[in-house]
Amino acid sequence: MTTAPDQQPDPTPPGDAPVLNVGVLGARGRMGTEVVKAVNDAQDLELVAMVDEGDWLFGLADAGTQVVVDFTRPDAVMDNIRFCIDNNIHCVVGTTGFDEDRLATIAEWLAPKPEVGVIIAPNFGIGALLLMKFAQDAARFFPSVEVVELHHPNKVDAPSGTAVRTARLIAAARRDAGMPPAPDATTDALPGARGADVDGVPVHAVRLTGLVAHQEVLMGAEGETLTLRHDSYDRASFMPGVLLAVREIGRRPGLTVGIEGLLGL
Ligand SMILES: NC(=O)C1=CN([C@@H]2O[C@H](COP(=O)(O)OP(=O)(O)OC[C@H]3O[C@@H](n4cnc5c(N)ncnc54)[C@H](O)[C@@H]3O)[C@@H](O)[C@H]2O)C=CC1
Ligand SMILES: O=C(O)C1=N[C@H](C(=O)O)C[C@H](O)C1
Repeated sequence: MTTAPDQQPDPTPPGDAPVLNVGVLGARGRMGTEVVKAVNDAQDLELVAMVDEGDWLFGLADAGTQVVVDFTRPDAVMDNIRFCIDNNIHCVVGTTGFDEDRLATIAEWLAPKPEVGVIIAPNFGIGALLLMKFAQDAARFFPSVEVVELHHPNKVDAPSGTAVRTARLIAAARRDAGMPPAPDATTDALPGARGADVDGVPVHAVRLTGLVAHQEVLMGAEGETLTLRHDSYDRASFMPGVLLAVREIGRRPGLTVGIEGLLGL
């Protein structure tokens, strides 16, 4: 059985066991700051490089970085991943903005480097991952389904990477079950009123001061609804998943999307 990472004791290296050298990209950002703290607090990890916009990427290689954690921006992350792969550095990526084309490009970059790992996860929060799984399981029982994601107003992308992945997983489950499109009689709507269409699933994005990261999946059948909701109130909620990926990536060369497999989900 796989135990949730926040229930596991933080492994302390016995005696002189080597620590893992970690570099953080986007180190001055909201998530980067939290990762720096989490790595500094972990006895088996050594923070060797903090890099942000305008800094020299070679600082990562020069510092002997073995694993990079990237929380930057969708428009910057591909160059960062390319650099890491070229320099034989494993890369744990939380930055959003990945589509099939981007994933295929990364797989091509990795082909001549079979020992290097890249983990790309739209969400490292255990509760958020469970919500995605529950939504996938429930999707085939409800004719109607919509996703609402709610975030802080400084977020640059919409809908969130998590919401896009959730909608795609739900859509795949519905397809596998042979379900027809959700009923919707709308013929007259203001642009955006019905949300973004992600594989046939409407996804609505809310930006509100006071929020961090939240998601609801609403499902409806005749006479009943089911609402699944997850709330990240603090960015610390993502850290057990990030640290798990950092510790595991050396054993997972190639491209991994999502950390569900690392958790046995
Ligand atoms: N996978 C997950 O669990 C989570 C993912 N995210 C995603 O992480 C990303 C970052 O989110 P936040 O930390 O809130 O954003 P932020 O804007 O606070 O931080 C981004 C940081 O990256 C830096 N940066 C920009 N371009 C760079 C470059 N080329 N090289 C190095 N640093 C660069 C910025 O200066 C900034 O300090 C977003 O895509 C967000 O959606 C956020 C929370 C959780
Ligand atoms: O920008 C954020 O804050 C978050 N981004 C990720 C996403 O887009 O899914 C993960 C989480 O929702 C927080």
